Amino acid sequence: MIELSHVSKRYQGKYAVRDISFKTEEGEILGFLGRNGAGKTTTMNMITGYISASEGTITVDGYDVLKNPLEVKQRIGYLPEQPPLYGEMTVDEYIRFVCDIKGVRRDVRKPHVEEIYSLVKLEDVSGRLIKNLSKGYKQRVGLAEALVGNPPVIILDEPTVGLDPMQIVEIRQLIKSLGRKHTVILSSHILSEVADVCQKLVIIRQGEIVAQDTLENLTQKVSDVNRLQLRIKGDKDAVRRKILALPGCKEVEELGQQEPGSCDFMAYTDLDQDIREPLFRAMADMNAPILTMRSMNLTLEDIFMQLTQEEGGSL
Ligand SMILES: Nc1ncnc2c1ncn2[C@@H]1O[C@H](COP(=O)(O)OP(=O)(O)OP(=O)(O)O)[C@@H](O)[C@H]1O
Repeated sequence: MIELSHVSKRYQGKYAVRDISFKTEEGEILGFLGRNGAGKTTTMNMITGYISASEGTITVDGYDVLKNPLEVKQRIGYLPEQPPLYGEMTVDEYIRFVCDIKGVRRDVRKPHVEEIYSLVKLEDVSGRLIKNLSKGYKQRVGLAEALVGNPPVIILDEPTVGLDPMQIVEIRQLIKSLGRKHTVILSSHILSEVADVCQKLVIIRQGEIVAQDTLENLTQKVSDVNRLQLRIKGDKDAVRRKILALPGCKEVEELGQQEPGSCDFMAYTDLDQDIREPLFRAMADMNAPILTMRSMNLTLEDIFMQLTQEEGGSL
């Protein structure tokens, strides 16, 4: 649906974005994740055609952003980081204005706007001046604007910045529901947001992509072992030896005693080995009850920290 191929943007000879390529499939929610200044807004602005790329090509639904700007703009609804709203207009007046400039047919306008209002929950404030709305409601007006004309692609640049926790939950819920009908690109520096909402991640550092994959695959790639945290009752040396003898187990670390008569361990296994069932049987054989068994996969936060450090690596 959206495809970037070797795209760069230079300002005064300095790269803001360098040689990035990625694509999204129809109906996918893609998270574009990076720290402040990483190049997220620059990339969003190039996809929407607001600024041009210095090198590379961008297509939306097969149309080149530079060669077919009108076709591309017709297919994209964009919510910039700071939506440029007219504060002196009421919500209704503003959305009517947006319908005019997007050329929404008058005979379908009423049900279309009603549907959008109900989706973004704007019904109660439709007659109010935009300048008097809270930040959360202004954000909804921006989203409503992006949805006018029902574009297949929705681009959201840091859509939850400045919202309170309740509003954040609501906007995320809304973004998830958009994913059913639209292809969505969501830029964010908030890890939990991207993990919660997106199926695929592109992580950018200093203008360059350092990883792109599903969350599941990224987690697997960063970690070269599986970790299993255990609390087991019984003789700690015998238990440790027994776990270590299981096929695929590489190392067993003792973490000390947290409960009387038991010992905590961290077992490290090969990535493709799941030792939970054999472990259960082995411990049952030696009458050593397992009190706790927990897979300790890396969190997205761990991955993000590893990948976005200035000297960090790439995947
Ligand atoms: N018009 C411009 N002229 C010169 N440099 C620019 C311009 N726009 C962006 N940059 C630089 O490009 C880099 C990427 O900026 P960009 O705004 O895309 O980052 P971002 O990831 O969106 O960050 P933030 O979350 O803070 O908005 C930054 O170093 C920024 O200073």
